[in-house]
Amino acid sequence: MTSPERSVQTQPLLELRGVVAGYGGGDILKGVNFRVEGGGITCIVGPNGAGKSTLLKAISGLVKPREGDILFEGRSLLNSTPRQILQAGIVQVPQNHSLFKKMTVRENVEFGAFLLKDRDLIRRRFDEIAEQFPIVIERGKEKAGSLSGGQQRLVEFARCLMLDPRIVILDEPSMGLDPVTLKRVFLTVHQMSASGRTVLLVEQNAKAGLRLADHGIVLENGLVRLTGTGRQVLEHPEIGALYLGGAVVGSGQ
Ligand SMILES: Nc1ncnc2c1ncn2[C@@H]1O[C@H](COP(=O)(O)OP(=O)(O)OP(=O)(O)O)[C@@H](O)[C@H]1O
Repeated sequence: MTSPERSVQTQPLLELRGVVAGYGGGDILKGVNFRVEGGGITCIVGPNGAGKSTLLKAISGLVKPREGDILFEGRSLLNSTPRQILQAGIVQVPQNHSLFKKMTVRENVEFGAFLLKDRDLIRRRFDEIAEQFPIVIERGKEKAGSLSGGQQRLVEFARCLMLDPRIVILDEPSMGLDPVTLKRVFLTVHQMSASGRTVLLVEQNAKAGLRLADHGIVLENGLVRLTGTGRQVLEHPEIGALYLGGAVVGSGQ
């Protein structure tokens, strides 16, 4: 288990230093520090209202920190617009389903490349992504709104890959999914990570998220309470009692 202050020699892919941010009615993030090393899956858990979604919005440039800094490959993002942050390789899939329901699945995925102009590149990317996400072809001509919640999630993942992101940020990817669909969606998150993407996700389903993750971060009342491997956080007695409905040590589920 590491404290948030512990220094690591390598340059992280993403680093938050003392980030203070909110919406005008007071600070929600009260000095958040953590690092995301390149590769692997990092899962942020914490109670409702802890500031998890606000944290992701700050990384994507949708909420501007009042204090502190957010560094991507050592460079500050504070003066970057959300568009520039996307261009830098940080792409977020929001919490609520975000596909254009009346557009086809294919059109939705192609829309993910909206920052690109090179038609050949867009076509190549689409073909590569369709190999990983067969649904993009199988249901390509259907309206996105006709897909189930889990299928829409997969299409959202496919869409976000059109910009070939360095970091994929997922805000509660399990939301609204039944256990079987959740397994499939999480397997896809694992595959995205195995293919070299760095994944940062927030999960309300803390057990499932931490089991999936290489690294865990507990956010509480706008501050990082602890960090560690996913397993360390999952097995931490206080965290088990507070967020996971009791101790989970030895749980084979
Ligand atoms: N657009 C907004 N304007 C004002 N306050 C907001 C806004 N979005 C969120 N908040 C407030 O910020 C606090 C933290 O919300 P946030 O969504 O970041 O928490 P969370 O940890 O993601 O919680 P949850 O798991 O419930 O989504 C809450 O008190 C919420 O009401």
